[in-house]
Amino acid sequence: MGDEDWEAEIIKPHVSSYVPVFEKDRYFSGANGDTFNRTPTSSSEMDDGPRRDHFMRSGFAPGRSLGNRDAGESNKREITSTMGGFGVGKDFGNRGFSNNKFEEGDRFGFWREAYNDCEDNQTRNRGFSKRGGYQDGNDSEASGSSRRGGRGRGGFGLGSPNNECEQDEGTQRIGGPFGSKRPTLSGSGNGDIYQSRGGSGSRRGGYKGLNEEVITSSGKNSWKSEAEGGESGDTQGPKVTYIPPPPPEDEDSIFAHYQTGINFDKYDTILVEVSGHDAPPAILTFEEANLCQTLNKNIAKAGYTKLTPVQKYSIPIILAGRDLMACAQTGSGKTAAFLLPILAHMMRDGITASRFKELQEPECIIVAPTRELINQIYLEARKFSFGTCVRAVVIYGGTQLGHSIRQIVQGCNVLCATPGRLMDIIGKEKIGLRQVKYLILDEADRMLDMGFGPEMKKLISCPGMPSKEQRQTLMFSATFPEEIQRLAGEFLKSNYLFVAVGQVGGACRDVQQTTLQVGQYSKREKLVEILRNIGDERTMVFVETKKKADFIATFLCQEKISTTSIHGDREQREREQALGDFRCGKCPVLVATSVAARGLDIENVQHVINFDLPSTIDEYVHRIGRTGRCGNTGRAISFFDPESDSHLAQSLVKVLSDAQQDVPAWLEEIAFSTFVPGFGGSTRGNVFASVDTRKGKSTLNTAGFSSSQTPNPVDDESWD
Ligand SMILES: Nc1ncnc2c1ncn2[C@@H]1O[C@H](COP(=O)(O)OP(=O)(O)OP(=O)(O)O)[C@@H](O)[C@H]1O
Repeated sequence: MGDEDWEAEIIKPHVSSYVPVFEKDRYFSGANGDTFNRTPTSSSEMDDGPRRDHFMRSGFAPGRSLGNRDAGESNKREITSTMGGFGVGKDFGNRGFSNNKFEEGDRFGFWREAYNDCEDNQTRNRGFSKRGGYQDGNDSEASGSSRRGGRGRGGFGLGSPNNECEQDEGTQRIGGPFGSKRPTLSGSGNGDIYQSRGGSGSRRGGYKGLNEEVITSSGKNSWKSEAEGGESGDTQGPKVTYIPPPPPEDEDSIFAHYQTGINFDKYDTILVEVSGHDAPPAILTFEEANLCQTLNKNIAKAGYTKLTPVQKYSIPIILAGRDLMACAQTGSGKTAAFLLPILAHMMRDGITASRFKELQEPECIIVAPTRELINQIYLEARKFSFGTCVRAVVIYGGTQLGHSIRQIVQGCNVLCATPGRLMDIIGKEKIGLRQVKYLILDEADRMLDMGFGPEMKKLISCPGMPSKEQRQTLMFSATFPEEIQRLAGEFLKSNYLFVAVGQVGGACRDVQQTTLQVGQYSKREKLVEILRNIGDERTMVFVETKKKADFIATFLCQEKISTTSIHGDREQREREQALGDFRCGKCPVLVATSVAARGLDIENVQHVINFDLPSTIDEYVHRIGRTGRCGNTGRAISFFDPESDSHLAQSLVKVLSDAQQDVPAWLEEIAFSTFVPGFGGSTRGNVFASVDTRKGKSTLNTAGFSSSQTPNPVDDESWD
């Protein structure tokens, strides 16, 4: 299908009920842009013009080529800035990297580039800009490049006039006249409207966003800190007013869980490697952990009867007070592996925080890269600490700062936070760090990469933060590239232990992986075909850019497939709504960017479809890990476009064969033809750090048998 056909197919009359309602003229700002008003329109007011605009702005204007992912090209663009993308003749979906150069400055530079919407998960920049929105065909999703824009300004207007207007207002001031809200979808496939309420510009656009997605050296995304001017509401940017609804308080909801799957017992056959000195032996049962009675009760209520391998090894290590870097496959229980021993310690040692203290000084800080994930970790912490005096609190971006503060002042022992919000709160002196005994980095490789690494470094050097010798630091992930392991040394005591369950960076074997060769222009058709076969089973569809997420979700709704979407340009309330609709099955299809790739534990996700493959293999591993969790089986289907995905061929072949999956001959051929001597399996070096990079001698055991001890590796010391 040519570009023209693509366009022709999109702009067809019956799209009307799925596209946003907006009219440029209904948005206006004051002369200096500091007022923003909008008048909602009704769907009946729609006509072809706006609909066409929507798609134009969404990046599907005529004459574009899709899928150019030329990193080199994008480097150039970084310098020449963000013209790329969505205008006629522009590229869509490029995977260029904006490299390691973070464009800290030039917050105002984007004004000079007005009308260039630059947004791409892949190239997320530092979060400025993404202006508001209305662009006649020049809206460029650009290309992989300079995107200073960070948050999408998105652009297509119109949100409902509710309190979000307030939070958008400030952004509009900075961000441009139109648009205000990120797209909202409520696709139900039965005529519901996939409303792209506009303007990704809103609060996150236009000024530096909260947890802003930024590009990393590896092309991976990460999120920008609110602390650097984000939503804290200090001097820059609008006030964020969203207050998330409190989670249900009844015991049934707190302990709700899904069943382990048929392969849960097979976890015991996975090889486990422990390296470092004097590792305590693994435990085989919860009883051996000798946890307090309340914790044991909570474990039972959560339906846990048997430890997973990462729990068998990590729990005694943490109980022994050791620092730990643990790597285990997706969905294998890493959260409980750190929460249980920490809570046990806190129960044993007593806690100091109380609602009557003026300054809250949590004993434990847990950080994770996304809001939804940190919220999930919080819910787990709340579950396991139920009925104890330990109080867990969660704070994350996209919500009202005052709300976060109110949560904290009521007493805070375990603080679960996204990095940006955490740094904001620390900056405001709302918490003290002197009592921190446990620091946990979940998805630690992400937390230490170019996106979050600087924040994490700031965190450990904050006044009052105990040194690494005085606190216990724990890192967990399913992937741990070697270079990130090396960085981690700065955070961990030199004698930390390293636990690898299975192969570091390997995919979960309970996920049946299929790779299909599908060209860019056949993807939608193939997607619909697959989804129709799948029926109502819960499916996550990963795409590479935020706009594409909107577009594909709109498209699926149009095809009468109930769909919602989650990505970084949606309001937090919309993100949570989308996740809720997906969790409860109202929308069995969730189109997502990488923001949903890590950690999310959603019951019954039976399928993951990589509509676009990610740029790195570890991202792939995390994405497909949204299914096949906790011993359940799942399926992952990936569309491999040789035009754009060849760089991934070798690492994909490795992941597939390591997980004992069929490797298509054509993929092997591509991998062979793109063979790079010294290949390490990822776009950023050897993803398969099959051992602790300290190269300490380690022991291989199947889970459940204690490891022997590790001889003193010569270069251990050099880590510190
Ligand atoms: N011992 C256990 N028995 C039963 N269920 C468990 C056990 N441990 C964890 N689970 C459940 O397994 C699911 C996956 O756990 P969790 O989210 O901690 O995985 P994870 O290893 O952190 O995955 P990811 O790498 O994707 O972040 C959760 O629903 C959790 O409650």
